[in-house]
Amino acid sequence: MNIKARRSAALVPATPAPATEALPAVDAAGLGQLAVFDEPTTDVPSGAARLRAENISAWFGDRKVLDRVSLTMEPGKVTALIGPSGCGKSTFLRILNRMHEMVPSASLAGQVRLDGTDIYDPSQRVTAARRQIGMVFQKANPFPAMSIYENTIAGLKLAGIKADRVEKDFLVEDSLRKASLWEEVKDRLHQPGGGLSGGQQQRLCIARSLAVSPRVLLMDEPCSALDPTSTRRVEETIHSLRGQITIVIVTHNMQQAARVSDECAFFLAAHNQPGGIVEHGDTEAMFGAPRDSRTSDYVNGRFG
Ligand SMILES: Nc1ncnc2c1ncn2[C@@H]1O[C@H](COP(=O)(O)OP(=O)(O)OP(=O)(O)O)[C@@H](O)[C@H]1O
Repeated sequence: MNIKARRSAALVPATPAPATEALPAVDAAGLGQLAVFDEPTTDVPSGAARLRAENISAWFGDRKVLDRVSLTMEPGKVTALIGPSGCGKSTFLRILNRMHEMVPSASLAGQVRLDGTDIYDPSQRVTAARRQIGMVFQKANPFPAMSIYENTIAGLKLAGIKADRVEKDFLVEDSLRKASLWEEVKDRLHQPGGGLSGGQQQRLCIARSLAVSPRVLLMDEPCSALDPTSTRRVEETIHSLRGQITIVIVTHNMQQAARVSDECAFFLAAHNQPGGIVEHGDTEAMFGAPRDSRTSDYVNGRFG
């Protein structure tokens, strides 16, 4: 067992959101990695990274919700986290980019290695970790009054990335193309982001995350509020990002997990017990020939 001393929010303080004129005040959790940059993060590496969680345990107050979870998320692959409600998937996801520590009662033990470097090491800046490990949430959260163009590059300033007009134009188009939104919005880039449909807003949030060139993209049930057509578009976006970026997605939709992921990790928590991973492997094997009967029952809809 290799559990580190529990690290609490007090020990690893979340950096407050900077006040800027260009960006309206938002809660940090709502904006994910964007709201917590307070210093330039231009010296970080790029390209899909291997993310390795080692012996992760997590608590809210005295309540342990994850017990020694280890998982490797391979570079450029899509890993789906599946399992019934309350087994700790979102908590695990938020630990992967140091958002768990933003909850005052939260603490954790273990290590998260981004290409070998523990993002929780005291020498590592939380800002650099969140720049490299982006997050998209269940509910799309663009700045409603800000234009599509400005929404897309909202993270640049917060990340301390300087860009002139030509570079910004390129980045806006590139990010919106990667998020499969360009064709739908190219003629109205200066209209408010809040005027887009729910599915388009979610893809705008994906574009906003991509604009700061993260190496890993975490997605917490990104389609749960979307209709089937919008869901398909987001899934197509995930497909097109495969190979360029490491993706970790929490989903309750087994068909979606089967469609989009290369690998799956099945989380489970017994009654009043912390959650853990029952089985992890290739998605085809997890759905076609799971090793554990609990995995088989879950993926075949017999519980959860
Ligand atoms: N901010 C919080 N404060 C206290 N307890 C929390 C907090 N967030 C989550 N929990 C608890 O931690 C446990 C794991 O929750 P988590 O949201 O990670 O599970 P999940 O598998 O993602 O669930 P779901 O699929 O319903 O989103 C649950 O028992 C939950 O009640």
